Amino acid sequence: MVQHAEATKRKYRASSEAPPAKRRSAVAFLPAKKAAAEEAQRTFKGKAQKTFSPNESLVGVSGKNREQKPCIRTSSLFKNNPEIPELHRPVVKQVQEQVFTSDAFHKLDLHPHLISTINTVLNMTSMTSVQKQSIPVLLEGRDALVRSQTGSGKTLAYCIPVVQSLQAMKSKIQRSDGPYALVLVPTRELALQSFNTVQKLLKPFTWIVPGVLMGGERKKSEKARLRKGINILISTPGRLVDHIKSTKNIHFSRIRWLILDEADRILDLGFEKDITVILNAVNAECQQRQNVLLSATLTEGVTRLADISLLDPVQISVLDQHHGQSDPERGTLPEVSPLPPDDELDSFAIPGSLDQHVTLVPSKLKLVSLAAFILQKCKFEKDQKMIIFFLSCELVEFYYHLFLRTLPACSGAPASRQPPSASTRFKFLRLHGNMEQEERTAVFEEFSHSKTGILLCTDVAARGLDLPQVTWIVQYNAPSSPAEYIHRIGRTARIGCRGSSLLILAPSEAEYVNSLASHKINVSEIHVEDILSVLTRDGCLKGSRRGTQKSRAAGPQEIQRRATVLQTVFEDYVHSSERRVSWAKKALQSFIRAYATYPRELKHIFHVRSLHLGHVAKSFGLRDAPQNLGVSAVKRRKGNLNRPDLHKKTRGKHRLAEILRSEYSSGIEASVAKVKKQNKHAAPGSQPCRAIRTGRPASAMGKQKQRSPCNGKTQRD
Ligand SMILES: Nc1ncnc2c1ncn2[C@@H]1O[C@H](COP(=O)(O)OP(=O)(O)OP(=O)(O)O)[C@@H](O)[C@H]1O
Repeated sequence: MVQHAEATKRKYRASSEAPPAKRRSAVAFLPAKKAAAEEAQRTFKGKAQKTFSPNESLVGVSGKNREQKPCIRTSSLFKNNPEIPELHRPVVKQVQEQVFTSDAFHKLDLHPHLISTINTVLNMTSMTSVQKQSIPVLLEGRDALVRSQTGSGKTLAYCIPVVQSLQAMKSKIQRSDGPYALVLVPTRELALQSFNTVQKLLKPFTWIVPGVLMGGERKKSEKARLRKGINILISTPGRLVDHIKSTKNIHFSRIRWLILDEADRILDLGFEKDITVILNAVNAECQQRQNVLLSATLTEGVTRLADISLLDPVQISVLDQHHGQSDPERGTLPEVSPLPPDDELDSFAIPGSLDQHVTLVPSKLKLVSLAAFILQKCKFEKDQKMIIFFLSCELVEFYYHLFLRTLPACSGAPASRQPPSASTRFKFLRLHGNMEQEERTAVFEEFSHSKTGILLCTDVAARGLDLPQVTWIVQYNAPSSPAEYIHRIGRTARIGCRGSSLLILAPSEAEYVNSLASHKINVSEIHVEDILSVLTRDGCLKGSRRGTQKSRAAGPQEIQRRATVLQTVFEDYVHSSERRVSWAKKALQSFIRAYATYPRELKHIFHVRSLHLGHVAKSFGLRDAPQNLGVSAVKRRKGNLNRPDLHKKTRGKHRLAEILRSEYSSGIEASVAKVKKQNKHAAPGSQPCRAIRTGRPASAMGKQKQRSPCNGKTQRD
């Protein structure tokens, strides 16, 4: 039974009108000695604004940059913050899966060359649980719904049977035959990743040609490749639909396999219509094929999609014995089982080697806390590789540039002349849907192959991406669903490795921990002051203020002082030109827009009304809340939220559809009309896709709950 955290009973929600009385604020919470308290009084409480000289704020941060500038007023970070509720986190038993089995691939009835490729090219010997269960079932010719945790080896679970079956075909496959297997994945990076895996497996079977279609690439060259022939075709749904409509060279008469990888994401992104078009096109030319649906999370949408696209499927779910599911040590094949009961749908398996943390941080302290965390991991610890998730592309761009220009300098050298050690420690990268495909691919490759680095990204990187050796996942903004949470943290602790995650919540968002607990997700708390305390280790942030060694001890006042120095670095940077101020304001606006689009079931936790604009502005390095922004963006949004009917029709929906398409889909068309139409077609009562398997033409999925980008996902621009 999940206990409800005391956080739910908090009496105060931060509001711009009335800052709360603190019960446990970042200041009050720190155990200060009397003398230190006096200093704190001087430092932070005497006045809301603390004046720093440029030398003080930048000493050690940019040794060369000591020219005189006007004094900078940095308002107190530690005053008037909302209380941080005590987090009596509910302890729940997480669903666990055993990743590896002791069974070797050579136990399977596979072509010897395929086995030796797995062993020597992929360097793998033992199967994972999901592979052990899936491969024999798929080799038997059955349809399957495969669910297992993130990073458990699902890609090979379908790639190996596909390659095995195609190389064994009696009449040898010709390139000009066209596709025998169609693999649909939600994102371009995932398409590339799956393509790479298939390509490796095909090394001994050179007559079988794999190919990838994804948005952002020249359609003309894709058409040329299609004309030459692709036998294993990997694509994002949007791009494939585009080719189906406009390319004559695409035929599906020989399709033997249809794979839907990351099926929940495909649905979440509103690709129902595209999937329908694809299934209709395939079905029109071939009836006999195997269908496989894979997902790390079994959401309602996935089971519905399975229900309508799989024929008499085997359900493979790698839960441990505690949950009474299949036993990976069992030699027999899993029984055909009905789709899982509802309560199981709500729980997600999480790698046992993943330590999950949460921290409650007042908005004013959010920027310095994230920066302190990055400093701690990348400056004081070795070989750290971190992914930080944000709500929108603008946020990624903003924080990427802000950190890039400021944090490396904290290593004691100007950003432009970083010593190699600093540039390696603070290797910032970013990934989001507004980037050119070429750059996205380059970043993906670079981060994949790097031992260290900090990748700032949107949820475009949340699903399916296999980025080895990631040690930390930081969620600067909470995800819009538990499934998204699982996928984000699933970028670490893959395939049995250890990993950690940190979710940063505002005090008003503390109840989100309960929401996670109700899905059997356990997080332990790290206090914000523990995160900030690393700043006292950083000589570069000590400032030039005179003081005895004692008063410089790592006490709470010193932590606060250094946090303020760091905040000043950010504010200096942002306020160094009008252009940067307006850039920060735009990022703030993007945050508010995105924040307003959390799904309805989370609105009681994430509501724009809970945001203190002035405090949030601080986390963008802005010294004051932008006036016009407060009125236009927030009030308008509030109005919409009060009028769900209006909300449905806002331009945001259209913009959102465009954005999501640009992030995840073909990259050819960002058609708003298309999404509109899609929603219309997918109305309840329309023809279910089961018809597809029986040869009738399919319209959009009948019972499919509308998870169009606007109501299922949020405005993540
Ligand atoms: N049998 C194996 N032995 C060792 N490593 C493996 C094995 N199978 C897969 N891997 C590796 O594990 C990593 C994760 O695999 P994969 O990306 O297929 O996981 P996944 O279950 O699809 O994850 P997600 O749900 O996040 O997409 C990859 O780097 C892959 O090469």
